[in-house]
Amino acid sequence: MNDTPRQYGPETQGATYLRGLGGAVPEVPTNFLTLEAKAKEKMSPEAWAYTAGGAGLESAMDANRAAFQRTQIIPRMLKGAAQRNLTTEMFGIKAAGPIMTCPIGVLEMMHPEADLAVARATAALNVPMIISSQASFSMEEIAKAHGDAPRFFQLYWGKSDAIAESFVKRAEAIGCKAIFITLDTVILGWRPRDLNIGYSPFLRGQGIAQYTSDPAFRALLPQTPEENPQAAAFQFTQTFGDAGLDWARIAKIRSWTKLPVVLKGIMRADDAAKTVSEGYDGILVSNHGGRQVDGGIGTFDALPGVVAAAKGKIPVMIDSGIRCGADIFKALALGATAVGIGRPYVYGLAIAGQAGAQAVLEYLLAELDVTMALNGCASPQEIGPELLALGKS
Ligand SMILES: Cc1cc2nc3c(=O)[nH]c(=O)nc-3n(C[C@H](O)[C@H](O)[C@H](O)COP(=O)(O)O)c2cc1C
Ligand SMILES: CC(C)CC(=O)C(=O)O
Repeated sequence: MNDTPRQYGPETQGATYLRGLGGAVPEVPTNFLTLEAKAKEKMSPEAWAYTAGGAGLESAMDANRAAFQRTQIIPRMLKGAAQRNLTTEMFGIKAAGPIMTCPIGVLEMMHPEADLAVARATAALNVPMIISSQASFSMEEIAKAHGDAPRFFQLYWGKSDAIAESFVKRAEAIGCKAIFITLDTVILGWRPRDLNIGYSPFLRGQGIAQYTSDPAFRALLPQTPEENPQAAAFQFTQTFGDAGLDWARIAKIRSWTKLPVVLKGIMRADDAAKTVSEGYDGILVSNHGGRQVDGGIGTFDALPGVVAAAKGKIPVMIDSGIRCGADIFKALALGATAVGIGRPYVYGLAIAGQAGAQAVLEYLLAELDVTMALNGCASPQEIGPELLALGKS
């Protein structure tokens, strides 16, 4: 790992302008809206519906953006931050900056190299990757592509504790440094874009590689997934999700692993306080990119209440709706220690595979670095609430 912090901002800008002198423009657009439009052209209608869609009227997706847009940065002059250091510690690892890739299922719909491309992109930048329970490759294959770069594992806790336990133990064995349990998807949200085309990737056997490679899952099947893929896909639909999941049940994870455990999907102060009192190691404030509870609050609006309830005892992270360096800056200013990047890197992947995902992550680090320079912040710790004009929801 390289300990010398890279100045992504000026380096990335300079290299892009220099290539422009030679007539080349970036294949991967440097702002979200252009990126999204280009990705849509590259993606199948099914991949587009699945990725871009949200729950119901998509009002929680809108709320995610509105929350960031309502709050503005009040730029600070002459503080002096000639050298910025974005390095961020998370669960014992030192990351290039305060970002990580969110777990995203079924990446094979966007690019054939799917999670392997994301593994290579994140490893190249030293950005932590959260491997999804719904990945297109097994976690062992992903780890091979990822090398010794920092990674975490996202757990979907379905009907079978045996499968959850097996996933956690496999994740520990491949060197994941924390487990993120996703709580907001105990069943699938109401997703009209997918429903209207009758498309579920999982029924077609996509995005279930963690299961088909798992001994506890395979033990439930009449034939191996290689012999009978349809039976495996059907079994997955029977196993996935459990709307009865509760605090008592997830506490079992402590007997399976010593790894830090983070709860993904905490949005309320009372749930945050319970996360602390139950002894968990972190919170990821998330509404699943607005894909689960239509009408839900934006994550950036939920963040202050969660941060206050956590009382500095455990780190609070945030995802959902983060689209640019300024969004990352605002989240850090309100007390987040890091942010998760979701759809933006998926769109980069759809456009240009590993290089595309990598470009998007590098742009986000670069834009954050530029925003820090323009506000006199030499490190993420120097980004405080005094730099924000808080909007009223
Ligand atoms: C296509 C897609 C698939 C996702 N799959 C998973 C998943 O497998 N596990 C999970 O915990 N979250 C999943 N999420 C939610 C993300 O981890 C993250 O919370 C969300 O994408 C953040 O919002 P953003 O896309 O607006 O940045 C998925 C999101 C999308 C868009
Ligand atoms: C519902 C899961 C199986 C995948 C997921 O997290 C998602 O599509 O948002």
